[in-house]
Amino acid sequence: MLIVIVGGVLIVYLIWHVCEFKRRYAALSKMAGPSSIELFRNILFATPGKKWQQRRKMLSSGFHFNILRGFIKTFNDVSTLLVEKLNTDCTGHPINIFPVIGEYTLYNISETAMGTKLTTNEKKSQEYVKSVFRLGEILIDTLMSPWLQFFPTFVLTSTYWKQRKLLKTLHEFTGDIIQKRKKHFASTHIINSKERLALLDILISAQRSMEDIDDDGIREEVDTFMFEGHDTVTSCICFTLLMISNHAEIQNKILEELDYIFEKSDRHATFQDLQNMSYLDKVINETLRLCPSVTRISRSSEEDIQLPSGYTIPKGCIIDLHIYDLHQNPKIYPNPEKFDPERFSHENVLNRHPYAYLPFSAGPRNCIGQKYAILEVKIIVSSILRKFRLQSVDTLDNLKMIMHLVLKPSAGIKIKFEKRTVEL
Ligand code: HEM
Repeated sequence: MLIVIVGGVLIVYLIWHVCEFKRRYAALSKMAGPSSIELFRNILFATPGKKWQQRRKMLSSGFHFNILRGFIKTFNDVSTLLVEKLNTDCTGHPINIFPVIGEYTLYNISETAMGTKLTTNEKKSQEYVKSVFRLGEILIDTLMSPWLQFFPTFVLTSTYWKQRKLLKTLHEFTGDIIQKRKKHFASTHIINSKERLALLDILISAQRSMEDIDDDGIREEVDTFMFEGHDTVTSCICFTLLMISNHAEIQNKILEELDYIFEKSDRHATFQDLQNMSYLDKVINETLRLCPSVTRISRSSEEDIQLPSGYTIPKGCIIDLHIYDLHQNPKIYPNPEKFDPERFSHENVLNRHPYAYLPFSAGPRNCIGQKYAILEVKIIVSSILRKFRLQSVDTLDNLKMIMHLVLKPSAGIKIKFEKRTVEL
């Protein structure tokens, strides 16, 4: 009898202990913010089914042709600042272009996603820039370290406290911007406004038309853009500049195209100019084949999938799709290591399976920002090439790639910029 009573008390105590632990754990998590992995799980590219469908529909209007056209001015202005920086700080000696390009793509995404210029020297902006960079690094540390994915062990590390501080900076900054933008548009129907719209404004507008998104939801999506639309584009621009610096003939052909379009003037690029950069387009495509910013994507099977080969992928299986390896398949791309923009001639593209080239993925969950990305990459790369000739320092063979959010070489990419003397 005594054993039964003691056993019963022990079981009740254990249940109470587990419940209390769960309660404290939830309270602590809320206070501290989620682990980096949970943080990223809440945003569009990692959200499951129904919530994703609703958010994707809402965000699609932000990437409408007319909205994208409005971003061209920002891309041009930021590129002008970048060229000025290269002009004063970076000519004559090799520099690692990753941090430089990364800073300016962040300016672009901040202005187009949040309607906020980070180019100012304001302390808050600078702190925000640092927090975005540092949180990206913490996410990678987390992916590589199982103990950082489990809250009770994560909370014991210094990474937890650093992340907590960084998230506070990030959330205060974006929260403040969201409130300011909401006030600014309080009495107008922003979608009909003549003002240039940021992606954030589309979300505020959706909220006002009673769509199911609260302030936290808006902040989650703004965070998505800040992370998805920054590192990916930086990697693409840096590898494009690398490949151009390594291939003098290809560089000459791009310069010919740009000099023809701009007649060697200083004017900003228009939407039509960007459409006319057909050779640069092929060079960017070939760069994204050899060096895709996103090297692999994952899906989970919701049902058994019968493959034509006879294999069955069981329900609940995680399927990794290796974009990098697909793009190196010699059956699709003979001599795959060769950099050859002509693989993207109209004729060659027509003769290839549409799923043989997937830098932006495919299907309903493909990259929502791909048109945005190509416009931005073209404006930055063409602005640089109109002013500088690129001299090869690093080559693809001597770079050691690392596991990061996107494809990245461990020691960055070094290039030498030589001022062009354009004859009029
Ligand atoms: C060269 C630049 C870029 C590359 C290579 C790229 C690549 C990708 C890929 C491969 C995916 C699919 C991930 C998956 O299937 O799991 C994706 C998704 C996504 N991308 Fe991009 N991206 C780029 C630029 C951008 C930009 C500039 C933005 C926003 C301004 C953006 C926003 C997104 C979003 C929101 C998703 C999630 C879409 C969804 O789940 O519905 N991306 N991107």
